[in-house]
Amino acid sequence: MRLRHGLELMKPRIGITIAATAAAGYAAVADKVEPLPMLALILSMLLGSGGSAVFNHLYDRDIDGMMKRTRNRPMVKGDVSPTDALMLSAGLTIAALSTAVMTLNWVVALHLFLGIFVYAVIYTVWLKRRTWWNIVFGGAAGSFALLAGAAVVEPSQWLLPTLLAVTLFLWTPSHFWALAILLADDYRAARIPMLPVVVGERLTARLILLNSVLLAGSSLLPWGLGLLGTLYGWTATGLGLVLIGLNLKLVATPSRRWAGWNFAWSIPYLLGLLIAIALDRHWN
Ligand code: HEM
Ligand SMILES: CC(C)=CCC/C(C)=C/CC/C(C)=C/COP(=O)(O)OP(=O)(O)O
Repeated sequence: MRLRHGLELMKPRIGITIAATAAAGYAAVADKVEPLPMLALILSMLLGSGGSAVFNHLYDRDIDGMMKRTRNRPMVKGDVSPTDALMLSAGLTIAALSTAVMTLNWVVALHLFLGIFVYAVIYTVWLKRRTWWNIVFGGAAGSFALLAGAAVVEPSQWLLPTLLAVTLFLWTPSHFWALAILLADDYRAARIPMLPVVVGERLTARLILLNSVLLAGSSLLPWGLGLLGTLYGWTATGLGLVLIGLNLKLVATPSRRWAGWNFAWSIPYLLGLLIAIALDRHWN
C-alpha cells in the first residue's frame, strides 16, 4: 500500500476537524491547557478518526463505486486490498486507544472508542443504507470527540461540555444535508436514503433551517448560562446569523449553488465556534 493511499483512506481533513473539536473540549474545561496532554489528545483523535475512516472506505467500497464523487477512491480502484485496509483500520484504532489509555486516561479512551463506534458501526454499517436518520445519529461521533477532550482533566462541572456536545450533535445535519442536496443524484444512484432523496430538496431546505435555528440556539446556551463570556457569545451569534441567513436563501431558492454555499459555511462555522470556546476560556 502506498503512503498516499493510506492517507487518503484516513480522511485527514475530517481527522483534523475531529482533533480540533476534542482540543476545544479540553480547553473548555481545563484551567490551564498543558502542551503534552494536548498533543497526546490530538494524536489519539487523528489515529482514531483515521482508523474509523479507513473502515468506512472498506465497508462502503461497493456504493462508493456507484457515485461520481467517490468512484476514484483507493478501495474502489483496487489500489489497496481489503485485507490491508482492515489491518490498517485495526492498527490505527488500537494505536489510538492505547495512546489515550497510556498517556491520558481511560475515560478519554472510552469516549474515543464510542466516537469510532458511532461512525464505523452505527452510521456506516447499521444506518447509512437504511434510513435518512443515518446522519442524525452519526452526528454523535462529533459529540464524543468533544467529550473525549473534556475528559482529559477531571472537570469540576459537566454542564459546559454537555451543552457543547449537544451543539456538535446539532451541527451535523446542517453540515451534511446541504451537501446532500448537491449530491442527491449520486446518492439516488447508489440507493442511499439521504434526506433530499427521500423527501425532496424543498423540504430538506426547510428542515436544515429548522435544525440550524436549534443549532444556533444551543450554541448560545453556554453564554446565556454564564459558562462562557462575551467573546464566545458574540462570535456564536455572528456565525449563527450567517448560517441562518444562508439557510433562508436556500429555502427561497433550493438550488445547487446555495446548497454549495451552505455546506461551505458549515466548516468555518464549526471551526470559528471551537476557536471562540478556547479563546474565551484562555485569552485574557
Ligand atoms: C455522519 C455524519 C457526517 C456525514 C455524513 C458527513 C459527510 C461529509 C461529506 C460527504 C463530505 C465531503 C467530502 C468530500 O468532498 O469528499 C464532508 C466534508 C467534511 N466533513 Fe463531514 N460529515 C459528517 C460529520 C462530520 C463531522 C462529525 C465532522 C468533524 C467534526 C466533519 C467534518 C468535515 C470536514 C472538515 C469536511 C471538509 C473536508 C473534506 O472535504 O474532506 N463531518 N462531510
Ligand atoms: C471521536 C472520533 C474518532 C470520531 C470519528 C468520527 C468521524 C471520522 C466522523 C466523520 C463522519 C463523516 C466524515 C462521515 C462521512 O460520511 P460518509 O463516510 O458517508 O462520506 P463519504 O461518502 O465521503 O465516504
